[in-house]
Amino acid sequence: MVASITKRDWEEYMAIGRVPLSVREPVLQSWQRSASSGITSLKSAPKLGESELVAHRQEARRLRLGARAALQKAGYLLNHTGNMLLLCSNSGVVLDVAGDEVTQARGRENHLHVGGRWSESSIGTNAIGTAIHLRRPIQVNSVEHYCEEIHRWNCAATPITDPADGRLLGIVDISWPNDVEQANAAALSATLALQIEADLGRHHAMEREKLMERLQMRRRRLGSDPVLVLDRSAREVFASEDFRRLYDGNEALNFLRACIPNLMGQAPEDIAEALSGSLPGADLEVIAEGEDAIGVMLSLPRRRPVPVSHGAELDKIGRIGAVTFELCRQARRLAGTHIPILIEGETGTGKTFLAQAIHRAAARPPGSFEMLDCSTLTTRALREDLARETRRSAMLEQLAESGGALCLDRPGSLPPEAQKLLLSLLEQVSARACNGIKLLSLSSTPLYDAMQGGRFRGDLYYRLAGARLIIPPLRMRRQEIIPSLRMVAERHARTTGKRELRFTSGALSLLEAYHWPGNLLEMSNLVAMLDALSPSGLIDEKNLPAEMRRRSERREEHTLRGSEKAEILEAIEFADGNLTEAARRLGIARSTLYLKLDSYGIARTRKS
Ligand SMILES: Nc1ncnc2c1ncn2[C@@H]1O[C@H](COP(=O)(O)OP(=O)(O)OP(=O)(O)O)[C@@H](O)[C@H]1O
Repeated sequence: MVASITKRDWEEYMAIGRVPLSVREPVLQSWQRSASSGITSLKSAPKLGESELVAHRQEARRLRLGARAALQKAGYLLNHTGNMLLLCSNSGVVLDVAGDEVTQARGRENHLHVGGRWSESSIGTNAIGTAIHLRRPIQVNSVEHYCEEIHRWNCAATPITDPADGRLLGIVDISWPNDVEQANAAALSATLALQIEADLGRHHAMEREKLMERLQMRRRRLGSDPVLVLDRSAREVFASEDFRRLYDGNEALNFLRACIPNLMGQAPEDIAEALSGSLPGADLEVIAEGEDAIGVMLSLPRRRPVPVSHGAELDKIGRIGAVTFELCRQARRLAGTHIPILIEGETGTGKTFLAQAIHRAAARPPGSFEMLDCSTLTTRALREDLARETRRSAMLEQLAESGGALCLDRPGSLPPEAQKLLLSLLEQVSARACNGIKLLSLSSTPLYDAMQGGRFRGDLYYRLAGARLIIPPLRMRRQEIIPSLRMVAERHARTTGKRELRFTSGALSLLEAYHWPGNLLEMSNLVAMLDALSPSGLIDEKNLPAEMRRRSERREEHTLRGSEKAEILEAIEFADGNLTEAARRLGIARSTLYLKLDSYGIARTRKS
């Protein structure tokens, strides 16, 4: 008996009737705790169910990864020695076992094996549970175990602490039965714990390097916003001077840092969700390596807008998919000619964007690009333009002389008298200027149909539509939806100087199935809205507007085949049964359209 044990303690334990005479003080204190937790003599430790164990192992995956090499090597060396090696979580659950196989089989009988829970409160005094309680190494020999059934075991356990922040990560334990000689177990378990901690330290240093790499990449793209990068323990990896100045002693930041270490085992999107909005005004990005979060980046975006007229180049636009690639290829060829181009497409398909790209591809350096919204042109104003030197006719002449471009938006909205006057004005200006104007027109309804129906003058039509480019609606080129989204999100990030939105696979599949009546305009609005509302920048299904989440209600229409068939019928309808025209609208070859008609069982008895 050790001096510090009082007579009263002794009497208490004698009352239990099982205290060994040679008991050491830490063991006796552990017995005291075990007795007060009401533990009765158990044959084996409680065992976790399959799914509980999977979750437990998942949560401790960093520890398991850090211990893998040590466990493999020592486990191999301990085979046929009667010793086994256990890696346990910080709540005493056995995560992995290695070493002597016969001993492992005996361990199973007491659940001294994977899934067994060896905390003190589960099975009383034992090296694993008692080391967790004491936060230091301990060896517990046979009768020192609180439960009699465990007396056949000897165990030496050492805590493993996180080299980043000193938190208890788990326990490494050597166990052997009474009939096996073992003198060095305590030293071996301490050495293994040191090796595991060294390996964890190396992983941690690599993670910090990765966080710095991500920061460099972000800075290349977005410049030098005030930024703070924290590792998984919320320790600073990098902080810019301005961030430090702005947030020194900030309570919200301190609270956020306190939350980070406890969240790190979770999925990156769950961490982002949990931390969202915790630092108002800052963008928060959870940095992950594969599925594991390794840190958090906080930045304060400086607004550095790029002029809106600065769109992408034709080559870049063409990268989103085969249909747009072909369209841009034609556009590039036409850009180098004086042929007037009519661009048609539903609202928001990117007609203006394409017209600007054509203009930039046409002239180096490009002259000016003037948009003329025909829906605002009145007959009176056009008459004045024709009759005398108005501001607009001066502008048109200047454009013509300098090789600039005139882009007529919605010419189909002009009343008949105004159409005639516009034609005269265009002819007058071209006749006087040597270079001529690069003429582009945009229409969201088929202008040819309007001409056929007598609503648009034929002479003006042919003056505008030397060549036609038709941008199919997004829903007719579903494979281009996700690349378009990425392009729009990337452009939004660049023009606002903010972080780029990321989407979960669930959100992407809903967006891909959505029918996008407002095309790229709707997509641009969506990206701006999500960016404004999402503190984390990670977009999940539930962040999307209701109409985009309603996929299941219109399943048939939203299967790829279902929607493609509907689009084909719609295009044929639009083209008044003319299959060549329908194929053009769909952005596919006529032969491809025939194949699709056959596959959907649609009769080919249409005009060609
Ligand atoms: N290739 C693209 N990449 C990124 N954003 C694009 C692209 N094309 C268009 N956008 C964006 O989509 C939105 C709609 O484009 P745009 O104004 O060119 O469409 P539109 O067909 O001219 O529309 P409307 O018929 O309503 O005038 C704009 O915000 C534009 O910046």
